[in-house]
Amino acid sequence: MTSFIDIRRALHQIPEIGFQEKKTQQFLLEFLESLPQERLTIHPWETGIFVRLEGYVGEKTLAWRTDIDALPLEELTELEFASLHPGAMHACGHDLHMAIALGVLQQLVEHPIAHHVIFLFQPAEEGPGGAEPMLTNWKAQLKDWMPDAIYACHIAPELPVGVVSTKSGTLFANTSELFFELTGKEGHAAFPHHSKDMTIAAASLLLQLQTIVSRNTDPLESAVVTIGSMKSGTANNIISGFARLEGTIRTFSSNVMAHTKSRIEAIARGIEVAFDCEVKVLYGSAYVEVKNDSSEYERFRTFAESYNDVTYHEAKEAMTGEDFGFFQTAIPGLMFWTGVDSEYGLHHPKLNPKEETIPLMIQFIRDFFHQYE
Ligand SMILES: CC(=O)N[C@@H](CCC[C@H](N)C(=O)O)C(=O)O
Repeated sequence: MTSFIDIRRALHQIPEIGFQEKKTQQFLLEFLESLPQERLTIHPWETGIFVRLEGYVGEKTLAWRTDIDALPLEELTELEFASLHPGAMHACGHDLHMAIALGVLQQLVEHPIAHHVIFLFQPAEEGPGGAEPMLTNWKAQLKDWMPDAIYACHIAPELPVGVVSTKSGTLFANTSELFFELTGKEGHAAFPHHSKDMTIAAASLLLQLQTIVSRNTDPLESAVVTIGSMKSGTANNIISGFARLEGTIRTFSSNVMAHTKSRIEAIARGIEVAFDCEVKVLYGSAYVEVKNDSSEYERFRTFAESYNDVTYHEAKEAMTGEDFGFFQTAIPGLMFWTGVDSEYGLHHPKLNPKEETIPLMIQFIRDFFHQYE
């Protein structure tokens, strides 16, 4: 019998970041090609894959989406199956998501259901975003494969194994990647007055950005401005003439997003004046909210509450981003959390999800699809 825990471990060892998931795609294709092919159609797209599994009636089409990319992060778990790729790690659980998706697919090949099911193996969820172009391709090239509903799950380190959790409406925030490039003038450490020090400018910018949420955002609204990376300079005795900051903005409304961006730009102009430098503000990829369809939510909750091996918890909104939201702009859909009980959270180099959730979710999702009317 296939061990999907072994599959997860094998995938864990070959993490690849967005749109570089070549080995991952190859691994997935080899697994898919090992299954009986009679009712399967496999359609690679970029570094991802669409798979259609024909149902025995085919009145409806359902879809299951998994993300397949990893994060640019050095793994520190010391697990025997730790990442073999320096500087990359499955620190957001996409290795578990893929193992679960493959397990459900194999179960539905072996135990067919009435409906067609499309499985999406989607690249670049962490960035720059694979869902939007994948959806565009789906609509243009595979429009007969458009489903009636789409589902996905995400691991939740803070929940015990066996807990599934979601809510109706907004589950995750809208996002915008945020970059700053500060250009001043290099110089000798001993002559600061002949240079324009971008380390000082970047530090000041970083601190001023913290006032946007605390001082400029309505306390009854929500926003996050996080700078995750700040790089400046090359040596202890050279004043840095260039700094780059990388971050992300999260909100629950387009108005708060627009207001946050306008404050960021105003602060950047102030830094230019204060430090006599150039500050470029650049926005990277942006994701829409994950908004769960109310009927799919009712269907899912009713099923989960009646299912013996899981416990249902009503979720709160989270400031996480997820490009699954793009699929939900075209297809009624639902995303839910599944507990993996890890001491370390998402995006932590020691994230160590409990693997028991893999067989449990394979069985749960298979049974959910089986009873879907
Ligand atoms: C589930 C999860 O952790 N998703 C990521 C999505 C990142 C989107 C984009 N690269 C950004 O940083 O804005 C997250 O960080 O929430």
